Amino acid sequence: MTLITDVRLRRVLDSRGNATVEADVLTESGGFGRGKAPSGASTGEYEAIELPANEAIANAREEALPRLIGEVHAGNQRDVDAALHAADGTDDFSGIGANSAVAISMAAAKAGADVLGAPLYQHLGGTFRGNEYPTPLGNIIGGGEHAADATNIQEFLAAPVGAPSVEEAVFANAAVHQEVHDILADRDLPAGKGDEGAWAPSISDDEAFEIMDEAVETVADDFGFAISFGLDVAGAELYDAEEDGYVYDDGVKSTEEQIEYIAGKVEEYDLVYVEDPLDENDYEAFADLTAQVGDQTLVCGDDLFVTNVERLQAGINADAGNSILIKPNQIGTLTDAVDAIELATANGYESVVSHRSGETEDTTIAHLAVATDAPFIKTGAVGGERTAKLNELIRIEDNAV
Ligand SMILES: O=C(O)[C@@H](CO)OP(=O)(O)O
Ligand SMILES: [Mg+2]
Repeated sequence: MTLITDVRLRRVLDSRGNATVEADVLTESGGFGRGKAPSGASTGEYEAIELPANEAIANAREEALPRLIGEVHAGNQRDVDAALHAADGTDDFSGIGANSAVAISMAAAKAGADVLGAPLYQHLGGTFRGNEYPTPLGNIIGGGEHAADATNIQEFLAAPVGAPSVEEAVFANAAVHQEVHDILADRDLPAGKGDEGAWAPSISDDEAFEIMDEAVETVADDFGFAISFGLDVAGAELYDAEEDGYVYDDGVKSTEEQIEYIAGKVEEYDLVYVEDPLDENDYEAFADLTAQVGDQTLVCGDDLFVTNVERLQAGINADAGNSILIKPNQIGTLTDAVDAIELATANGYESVVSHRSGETEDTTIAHLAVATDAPFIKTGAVGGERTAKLNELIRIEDNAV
């Protein structure tokens, strides 16, 4: 039986050393699940609200636990998540905190899977989910909100699209990360790492494009399969309303110039993925860029859609983008995240499941990506909180979870 008998909440560390929420869910027949909330730095304006961990825990204890314990079955994810919404009473989780909500939602899913004796991806995706695995997008060079004095574009992402397996893809991304280290060393460019483990050298975006291009080609030759790359521009962080443009170290680009710039880079480097190339409020500009390059690359909305079905529907209506980034903590529950994926799929949009810059060793997103047949998962290339997901993907592929 999956009736929830206890929910325990505590403060634990995330990868930036900040406090986050960990939830344990226990069930009548001894089922157990544990979930931890991640946390963003380049957060979208329309994301669900994360509260300070202590506050989120106190509010969830008071409001959510009485609606879950002895009331709801962990195996029924929609009931769990409806109870979280009812306990919260707002439309942005500012009552109990999206961090408490997502930790409990993920813990309940794992407890439900535990009772069934099934891997989480199977519980979430069912036995007819197919046999595809996502290609990991590995953050190799980065700046933006994730590192000071580095590139303006936030993430340069390796995409081993030709890899014959998840395992090969994961090792290819790690090799690209190492190759970029060597290129930087050859060029005498010292580099620390940003929040997600990407190299954060003080170089121009143009130089980062060149280095990525060289690195993926070298590693593709070594591994014997195609490796492309992509970007998370995090355009909302570059856009300045007062300047009415995108502020780069070497000047400001108008919206038209930004579209032209990104479309040019897609052509020049055969980019397979471009996330948030434009501001989070500019559906029209997204639509313009998608009309130009949407048949060659994924134009993905992260801050634009914030995993929210209403914002996604507005994007679908406007032909803005052709894919959505899925971050469960952006919207607060797994049910809401899966609803966004289902709406995307029904309208020909791809879904890319993603980590946050502040992460934990939680592996739920690896299972969610497999369960929902996502073509890509964005979860870094190196670093313990990133490899937790990557190694879990390898285990899933090996039927070892
Ligand atoms: O912008 C993003 O896509 C993410 C993850 O890479 O960053 P953050 O978690 O800081 O929003
Ligand atoms: Mg993003």
